[in-house]
Amino acid sequence: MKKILFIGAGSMAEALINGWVEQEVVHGQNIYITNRSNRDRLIELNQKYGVNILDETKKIGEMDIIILAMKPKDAIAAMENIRPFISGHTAILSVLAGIEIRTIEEGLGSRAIARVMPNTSATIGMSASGISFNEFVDDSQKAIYLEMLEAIGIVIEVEEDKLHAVTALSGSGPAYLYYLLEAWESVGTEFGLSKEVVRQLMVQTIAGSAAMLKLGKEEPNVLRRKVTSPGGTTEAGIKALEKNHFNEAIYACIKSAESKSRELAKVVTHK
Ligand SMILES: NC(=O)C1=CN([C@@H]2O[C@H](COP(=O)(O)OP(=O)(O)OC[C@H]3O[C@@H](n4cnc5c(N)ncnc54)[C@H](OP(=O)(O)O)[C@@H]3O)[C@@H](O)[C@H]2O)C=CC1
Ligand SMILES: O=C(O)[C@@H]1CCC=N1
Repeated sequence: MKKILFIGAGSMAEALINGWVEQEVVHGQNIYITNRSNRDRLIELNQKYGVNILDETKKIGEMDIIILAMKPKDAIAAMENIRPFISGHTAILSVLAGIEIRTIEEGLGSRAIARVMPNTSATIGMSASGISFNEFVDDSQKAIYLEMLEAIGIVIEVEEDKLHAVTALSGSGPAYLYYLLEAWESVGTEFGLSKEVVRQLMVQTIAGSAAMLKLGKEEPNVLRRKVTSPGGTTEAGIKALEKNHFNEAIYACIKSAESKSRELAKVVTHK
């Protein structure tokens, strides 16, 4: 069984660990974790998932896959710390938003590097992930990554440059939906419904709509029209969305996130 080391033990690392351990793709005993300073966090994950806390840097050389899971701003320092200990056979999987493969090649040397953009729904096996590889990742290694990521959701290979868009859409996507739910709960309670009732109604509405779309039988605009009775409530609601620049707001949201991802790529200067 391959040994996997997470450099960074935050939200995304936990989502992946939880997904892989739950789906029995990787056993906790084959996962190692480390972070910058928060020892309590490492102990928490060790107790929850049976993962190992990396106690000696020399063990880095025994790892088959190292997953870069720190914030993008911490990537250079983290790579400098681990570089002396990595062995030639170790493959790198980065979940860092923005940071390009060539930056990781500069930080860790020319070796097999995959860049993936998952989302936190990996926790329950429902991630939507985009992935790109450098030329050192061979077919058998690709197959391993795809199998690992398919176990926790769907994964789609894209050109590396398109990972900025994937990040803006599905990487950040869960947050947009949670934000939408917060707004629905706020307005729903103004009408005297309890927050719990609004949540039950709207979570089911999201799940039902997603399931209809997943069938792939009808386009979103066709499904939308079926809900929209002429002169009815939906029409009134959609008109209000249009009046309040719904499309502009969505475009601005995704474009800002995409630009931010490109900006994160630039925080690191290339040699
Ligand atoms: N959260 C999300 O939904 C998603 C996040 N990502 C990407 O995942 C990465 C991690 O995000 P997230 O989990 O939210 O971040 P968190 O802030 O939750 O976790 C960051 C972790 O990195 C550790 N860390 C910082 N510097 C170093 C270092 N030099 N060496 C080792 N560990 C270090 C921190 O340790 P300590 O606490 O000790 O400082 C902490 O454990 C980001 O690059 C983000 O772009 C990708 C997809 C989705
Ligand atoms: O907000 C972020 O930067 C990360 C990347 C995608 C989701 N969270």
